[in-house]
Amino acid sequence: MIPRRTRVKICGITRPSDALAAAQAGADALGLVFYPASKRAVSTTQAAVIQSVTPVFVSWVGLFVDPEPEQVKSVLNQIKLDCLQFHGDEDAGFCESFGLPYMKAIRVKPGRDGMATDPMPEITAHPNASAILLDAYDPSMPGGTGKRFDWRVARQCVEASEVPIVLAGGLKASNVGKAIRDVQPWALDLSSGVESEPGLKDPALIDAFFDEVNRVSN
Ligand SMILES: O=C(O)c1ccccc1N[C@@H]1O[C@H](COP(=O)(O)O)[C@@H](O)[C@H]1O
Repeated sequence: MIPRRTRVKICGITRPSDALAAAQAGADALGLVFYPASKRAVSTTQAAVIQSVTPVFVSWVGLFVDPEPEQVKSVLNQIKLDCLQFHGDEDAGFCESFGLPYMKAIRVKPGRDGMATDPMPEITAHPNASAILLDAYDPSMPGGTGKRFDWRVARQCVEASEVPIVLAGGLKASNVGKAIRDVQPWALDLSSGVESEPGLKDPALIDAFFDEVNRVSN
């Protein structure tokens, strides 16, 4: 499925002003990180304040990394989320157990021969996912690292997968045009590429990113 306009999720929102800047620029979805080790982690209290200032028609995605079920349920009891993003080693049964649409992140590992490993077996293990997110593998952190992976692998997954593919990992204004042209993903997800420092978005970088997405998509 080739989108006429590539959707964009901005992840790791920690401040109301950043949510507003992303919504004004045209973000389709905003991500709230509920992974305590991340510099972008928010409490449900912070998340509720951020959501309260954001205009309608922006989807909310809650990001978790190998959470206990109780953590996810507790967040869902306190704030409204449209989609769950699982960025660890969660299996399909776990991801489906909350009754919400979910996006499964798969981190593309470099293989021994220098070629990236094939994510398709992991993708097909999540046939009921609403989307599969492909991100770079970094042994030190499960995501939000600003690192890229081999986009040729992402293109192969877009062609082979029945589930929409979201491209992530090191996206920024200077490379998003090539990402859209080469990979043709359903959507893009990014955090570091629109930040002045981890957790703090920069409205000028957000605008530059969307300018480029709009230029290439139209
Ligand atoms: O943003 C984080 O801090 C984070 C922490 C743990 C797992 C995933 C995280 N973010 C996701 O990582 C990718 C790529 O981010 P980046 O653009 O390379 O910084 C993205 O999908 C974020 O949702």
